[in-house]
Formats: sequence, structure tokens, C-alpha cells
Amino acid sequence: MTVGVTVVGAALFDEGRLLAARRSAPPELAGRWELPGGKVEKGETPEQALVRELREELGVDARTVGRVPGEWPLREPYVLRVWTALLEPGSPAPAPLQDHDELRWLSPEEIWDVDWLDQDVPAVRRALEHRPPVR
Ligand SMILES: Nc1nc2c([nH]c(=O)n2[C@H]2C[C@H](O)[C@@H](COP(=O)(O)OP(=O)(O)OP(=O)(O)O)O2)c(=O)[nH]1
Repeated sequence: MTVGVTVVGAALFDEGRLLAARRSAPPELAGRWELPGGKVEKGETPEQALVRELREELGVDARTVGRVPGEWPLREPYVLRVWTALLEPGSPAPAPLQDHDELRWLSPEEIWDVDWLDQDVPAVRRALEHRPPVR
């Protein structure tokens, strides 16, 4: 049974780099970095929610690759669950259209250069272990 309300986070990889997004709101989270994503809506699978959120927030055409094992509790009743994702061929480059004011593609050496939300740190670490192979 899936407990809690899923917030999907995308570990979006391109050429071996991970996309980090800096939140612009709410004030208590603004300025911290996260995996783009959001709440799963009624009638959606988490994978569908993730593709929708990436389109809305970043303007990209993406697909999920696989689930990153684990779940990270947020404020009740939310739980962060993460999927790896890739850009579809021909997708626009990501842009901070909604919820974010800056984006960065981080190489493995740069991953800890940004101030991730505390609850994202273990999720990012786990996502790196599941980085899709570079084509
Ligand atoms: N998207 C995302 N949210 C995260 C992460 N880590 C984390 O604590 N959160 C929190 C922030 C928010 O309180 C909540 C997700 O809310 P959101 O604002 O991104 O969701 P949403 O796009 O569906 O927005 P809304 O309908 O509530 O406006 O989870 C993360 O890595 N990605």
C-alpha cells in the first residue's frame, strides 16, 4: 500500500548531468534547490504527474525511466518519491517557467555545490546511484 500523498521529484538527467532547480516560493523554501516536480493529482499515475509537472514548470518534453528506490517524508501528509527521467529528442531546453528562478545542470563533481533542501539530500544521493547510462 502506498501511504501518504506522493510528491513526485524528477531526477532529470542529460549527458550524465542532473538538473537542479532553485525554488522561488514559498518563503521558507525559496532559495533552496530541489528536484523539479510536484503533487500527484487525482486520476494520475506518478509518472504522468511527473511528465506534466516537467512540462508546466520547465517547458520540456520528458519521459520517466525508472523509480529511484526509497521515500522521504515531507510535511504531513506528503512523501517525496523520485523517478529518473530523460529529455525526449527535440525537447526544448528547460527554462524556469514556474516555481523556480534558476536551473543548473550538475555534473557528478558539482552535485553538492548547491544548497539542496534538507529532505532532498538523501533522495539526490540515491538518484545518483541510479543515473541512467549516457547514450
Ligand atoms: N517538487 C518538489 N517538491 C519538494 C521537493 N522537496 C520538498 O520538500 N518538496 C516540497 C515542497 C512543497 O511543499 C511540496 C511540493 O509542492 P509543489 O509546490 O512543488 O507542488 P505543485 O507543483 O503540485 O504545486 P501546488 O499545486 O501545491 O501549487 O513538496 C522536491 O524535491 N521537489
